[in-house]
Amino acid sequence: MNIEEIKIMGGFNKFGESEKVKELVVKRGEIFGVVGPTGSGKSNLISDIEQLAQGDTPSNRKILVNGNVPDTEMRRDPRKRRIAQLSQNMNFLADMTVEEFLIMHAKSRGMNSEGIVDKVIKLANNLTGEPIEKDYNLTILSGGQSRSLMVADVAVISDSPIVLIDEIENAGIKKHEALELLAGCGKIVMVITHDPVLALMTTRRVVMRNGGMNEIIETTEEEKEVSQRLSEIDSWMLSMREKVRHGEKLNLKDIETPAVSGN
Ligand SMILES: Nc1ncnc2c1ncn2[C@@H]1O[C@H](COP(=O)(O)OP(=O)(O)OP(=O)(O)O)[C@@H](O)[C@H]1O
Repeated sequence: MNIEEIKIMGGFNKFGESEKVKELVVKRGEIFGVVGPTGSGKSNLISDIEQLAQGDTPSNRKILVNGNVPDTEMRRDPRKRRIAQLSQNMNFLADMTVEEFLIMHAKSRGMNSEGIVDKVIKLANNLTGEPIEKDYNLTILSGGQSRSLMVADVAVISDSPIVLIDEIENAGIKKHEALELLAGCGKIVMVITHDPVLALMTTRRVVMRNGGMNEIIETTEEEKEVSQRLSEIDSWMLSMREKVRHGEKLNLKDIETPAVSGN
């Protein structure tokens, strides 16, 4: 079944009041943001989607897939739910090489693994400043390398049409490119973030308050431009981090940022 959209039917906030946003539809290829202060219910919203809640969680929300209540099998079996989750605390635990893992994953999805390893690694290496080699053991990957590989793996191999991302701001990867890659593969991407680079590259964002969906903000063209500029600053910070990591010295010339002034 192709998942074209998910619909979140509003329930109640922490105080038992009806959510201001009664209905929220997110479509394939869309990047949707979730923002709000600590404790406002961001993770809870993502968790309702992950579980395909049907009025059976504290918020009483209901999640429809392509306008319908998903069947029980899809709700009960995590493999059938086809929802991928990424967070900055995730790491690989398996004792195998990157190549072995990717081949195994591709095979388990019934894909022809030829060329897959190189494709995933190439995409992952576009997201991290520290190139991954296919004979690296998964357990020695740095945080940034792990997250890059996870994003590329979800984009190419995993058939999960819904990707839920919980705060990847400090994941040490090119976040802008990572989201673009996932959305470009026709996935529904929902991202919890307070990082303007990510929040402003979404098409819309829901503002959470007291456990409820309070407001939906459409991203303006100007905000998208701001996001683009911030992303350039971000890549530049990442490149300086790499220089420091590799024992290079920085000088004042390194902090001249043509991207900021837009020249
Ligand atoms: N609609 C709701 N009804 C009842 N309880 C809720 C609701 N939304 C959130 N909660 C509860 O409120 C607490 C905080 O919610 P949550 O962890 O989702 O917030 P958060 O915005 O993700 O916070 P943080 O930014 O600190 O991670 C949790 O215990 C959660 O179960």
